[in-house]
Amino acid sequence: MKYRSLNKKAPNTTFKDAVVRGIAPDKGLYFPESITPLSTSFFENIDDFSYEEIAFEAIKQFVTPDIPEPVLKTIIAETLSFEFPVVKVNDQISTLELFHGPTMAFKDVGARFMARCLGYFNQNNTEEVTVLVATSGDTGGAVANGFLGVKGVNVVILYPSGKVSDIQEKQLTTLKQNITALEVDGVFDDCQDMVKRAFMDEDLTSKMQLTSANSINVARWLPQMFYFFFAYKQLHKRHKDIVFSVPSGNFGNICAGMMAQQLGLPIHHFVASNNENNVVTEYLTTQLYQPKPSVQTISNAMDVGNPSNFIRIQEIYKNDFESLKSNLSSYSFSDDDTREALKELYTDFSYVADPHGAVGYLGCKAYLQTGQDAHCVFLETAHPTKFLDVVEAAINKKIDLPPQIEAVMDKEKESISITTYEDLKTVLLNTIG
Ligand SMILES: Cc1ncc(COP(=O)(O)O)c(C=O)c1O
Ligand SMILES: N[C@@H](CCOP(=O)(O)O)C(=O)O
Repeated sequence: MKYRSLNKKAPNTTFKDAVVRGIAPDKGLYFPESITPLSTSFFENIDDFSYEEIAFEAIKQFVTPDIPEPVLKTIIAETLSFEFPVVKVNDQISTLELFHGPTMAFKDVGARFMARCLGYFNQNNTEEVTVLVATSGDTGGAVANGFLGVKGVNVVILYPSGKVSDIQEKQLTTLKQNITALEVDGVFDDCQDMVKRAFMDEDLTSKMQLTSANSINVARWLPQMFYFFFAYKQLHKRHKDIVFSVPSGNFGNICAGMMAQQLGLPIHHFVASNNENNVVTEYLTTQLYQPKPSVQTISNAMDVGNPSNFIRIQEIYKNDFESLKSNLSSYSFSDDDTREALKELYTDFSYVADPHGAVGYLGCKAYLQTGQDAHCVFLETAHPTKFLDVVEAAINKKIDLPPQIEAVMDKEKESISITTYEDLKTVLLNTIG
C-alpha cells in the first residue's frame, strides 16, 4: 500500500516510509492511497474467525508488502494478548472495554503494534530513531510501555504539567531506560504543536531520525480499527443496527472506526462524545471548524482543542458535510454531567466507568433520545482507577487497584520541565542527538 499526504505537496510513499517519518515532509497526515472493502462473505462468516484472523484481514492491505504476511501475523498475535469484552449495560446500551492491556487504556494496541513494526523496520539499521509523543494522559504511558527497551529507539514524551492524572503521570515518568518524559508548561495542544514543529526543523532532522507515536502515525492509528470489528463479532447476532459512541479528543479512534466502516463493517452510525472541548460538536451544528485552546476537564485525555485527525475524517467523507452529518452525531458534556453519569452507571447498573467512558455513555443516551431504534456501544477507553479521585468521589466508594496500576504507584517520577520549543530542541540535541 502507498500513502499520500493530505496536504498534497509531498510524494506518495510506502507504509515503511510513512511509519518512519510519522508525518509527511509537507506537514500533512498520511492517508492510504486506496481502501478496498473486505468481501461480504468475510462479514457473513465473521464468527468463524479468531480476533487475530480478523485483525489480519482488516489491516493486511494497509501494511503489506512492507510487513510480510508471516511477520504481520506474529505482530498481531503479540499485540492482541488481552481481552476486548463487550459488557451489557441495558437493552439498548453496551460498553466495549478497551482497558485490559498493560497500561489500561485503549492506546496499548496501537502502541504495541507500532513498536513492533518499527522494530521490524529497524532490525538491520544502525541509526537510532527518536519517537516523539505528545500526550494528554494515556498515549504517553502506552507508548512508554510499548517501546521500553526496544533496541535503537529513544522515546521522548511531552505532557502538559499538572493536567494528567497522578497514575497517568507515574506511567509515563517512571520507566526511564530509553524513555524521557518532558513536563511542558502548557496544554496538550502546545505539546502537539511542538512535536509537529520538530518534524519540520532541519537543525533536528539533519542530526536525528524523528518519528511520531501519536495517532498521526499510520501504524499507531490503523490498528485501532480492530476494536470495532471485535465489538461487531460479539454483538451482530443480537443487534441489527450497531452505533458506536466514541469518547473523542484527537479523533484518531473514531476515525479508525470510520476506516473499519469503509472496509465494509456494518456500522449504523457514529457518535463523537466530547467533553467541553467540543470543536467537532460545534462544527456539526454550525459547519464552521474553529479550533480553540483546550480547557481542563475531568476527562483529561480528551482535552484537545485542535484534533489532529479531523482532516482524515474530512477525507473519508470527501469533504461533504451532509455525508459526514448523516454518519456522525456529536454531543458535548460538562464535568457535572460526567460525574452524574459515573454515579448513574454505578447506582443503576453496578458498572464502574471512567470519566471518558462516562462521556461515551452520555453520548449513547443523547443519541437514543432522538428516537433511534439501534443498539449503542460506548467505548470504555480507560480503566477507572487511572482517575481514582474523580471516580471514587463520584460513586462514593473505594475501588481496588488492578496489578498494572499497583505496580507503578510507588515508583519515582523523573521528568524534565520545559516551557518553549527551544527548550525541547535543547533537550533533543543534548540528550538524544
Ligand atoms: C481514555 C481516553 N479516552 C478517549 C480518548 C480520545 O481518543 P482520541 O484521541 O482517539 O479521540 C483518549 C485519548 O486519546 C483517552 O486516553
Ligand atoms: N488522548 C491522547 C492524546 C493524543 O492522542 P493520539 O491518539 O493522537 O496519540 C492521550 O491520551 O495522550
